[in-house]
Amino acid sequence: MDKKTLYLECYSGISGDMTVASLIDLGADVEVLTAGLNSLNVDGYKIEISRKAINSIDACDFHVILDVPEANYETEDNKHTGTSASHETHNHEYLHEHNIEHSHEHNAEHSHEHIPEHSHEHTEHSHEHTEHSHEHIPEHSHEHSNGHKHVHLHARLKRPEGMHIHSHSHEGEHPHIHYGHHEHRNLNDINAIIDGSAITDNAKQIAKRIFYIVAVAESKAHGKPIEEVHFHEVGAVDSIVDIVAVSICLDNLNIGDVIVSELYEGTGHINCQHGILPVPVPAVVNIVTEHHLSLHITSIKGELVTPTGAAIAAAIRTKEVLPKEFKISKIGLGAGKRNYERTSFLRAMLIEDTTGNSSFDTVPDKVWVLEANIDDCSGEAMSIALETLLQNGAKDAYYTPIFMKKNRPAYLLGVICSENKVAEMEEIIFTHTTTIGIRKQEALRTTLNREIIPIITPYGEALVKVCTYHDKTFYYPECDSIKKLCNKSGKDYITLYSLVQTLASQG
Ligand SMILES: O=C([S-])c1cc(C(=O)S)c[n+]([C@@H]2O[C@H](COP(=O)(O)O)[C@@H](O)[C@H]2O)c1
Ligand code: NI
Repeated sequence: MDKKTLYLECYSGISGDMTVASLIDLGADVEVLTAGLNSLNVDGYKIEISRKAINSIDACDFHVILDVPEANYETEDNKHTGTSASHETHNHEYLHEHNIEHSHEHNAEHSHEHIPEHSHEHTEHSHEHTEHSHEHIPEHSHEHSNGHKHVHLHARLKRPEGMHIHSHSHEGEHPHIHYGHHEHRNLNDINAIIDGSAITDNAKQIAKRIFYIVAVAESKAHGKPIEEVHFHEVGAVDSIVDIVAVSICLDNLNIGDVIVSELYEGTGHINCQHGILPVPVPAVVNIVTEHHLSLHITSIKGELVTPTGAAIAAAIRTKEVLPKEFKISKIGLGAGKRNYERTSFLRAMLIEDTTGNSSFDTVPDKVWVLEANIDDCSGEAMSIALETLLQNGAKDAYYTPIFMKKNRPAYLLGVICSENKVAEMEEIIFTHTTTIGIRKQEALRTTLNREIIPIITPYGEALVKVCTYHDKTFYYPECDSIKKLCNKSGKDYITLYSLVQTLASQG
């Protein structure tokens, strides 16, 4: 089945749940999705898929409801409106439903509730403390500094089975309730959860890539090695569910190329576990910088692009620009969770390139180039490696003879692939050759528009690649189909190649 092309129009930003909802609305199979999520070794949540009217526009809503209520962070600017800062938090509703009293601001005494993985939740649910602040950094050290306004409610975490709740006084003045020990999850733990599930290999690769991008961004923001990044918000249940759900849906929809619009982002500040952060938050800034995503800052106060949303965009994007002309075959709308003056949904479209020969433009494309120098591998193994790379989606794979250290004749293996294939290509290289290191870099490539057309000859049909560059058109007969004609007719390759080329150019 032909791969489909997805266009994500992020004019109201992007978050994990908006993306899942838009893909479900595009037709991703909900049974496949729930079976995949159920196969994860993660519990403490349920999902709700419903319709929601956003400014009276009908959209799909994907909601992860945690057994343990998660934190509610607010934008500094929105805190009096009671709207949630994250696209993915819903705690006001939750807290109201459960009659948990909360206020948006208080300056004096407050109580804390600690839930697993170092989560802190205030039983009075205050969102601002002017007496003192706590900040939890990845190693779970507690920093208390007077004078800052910080809120440190890390949540989105499941309460492990058998976990007990106990209270203690913190610094003698703040009663805390801890839900047992602090559970850490780093990237390896997350990858193990994903690998242990029954989702397809392709969905696993996508999910792991999204988490990797978040981890790199967090590692940079906090100045810690990647293995020391312990996921709090982003590693907890609803983020695992959102990221894995996006991956299952993309795989189920058979998406190949993905084009992502510029990411519309708000402005101002938000409160999160790190305290008050500017929008875009550091993790988002790191992701858009590293992956060359375009930002479009709007005057909306609040966070439109979450780290998870930016990481999804970065992980799945394969093309920089839309085709010059295209048809939309299907539209999916994923509801945002906040009410802004601008309609808040993510619009996903399945598109078909109709540019054909009418466009003379070249198409800028982003690819990754992977390289490994190999001096100790058998020719048989290297041949299988090359074949496997090409069969699994490499745009090209090749060997170049080289002389390595100690004058060893060797081969440079080169692989060109799209960004979402890098991890898979690396796995094939590491498992099919003896190499122990791979270099990789992103590259821009310029490609000509091309299409394949059939040409009828007296000896049978041949396929021809037609490429256009400005006012020039080039006709390149496909080698394999000329070979077939040669075998059938007994004529030589050169004669038949030029015959087919002439017939194609004559229209
Ligand atoms: O969890 C962490 S460490 C975290 C880091 C940052 C940085 O920019 S660093 C920001 N946040 C905020 O938490 C919420 C949830 O984000 P999701 O991507 O998990 O939806 C959001 O407001 C982030 O800006 C968390
Ligand atoms: Ni962070």
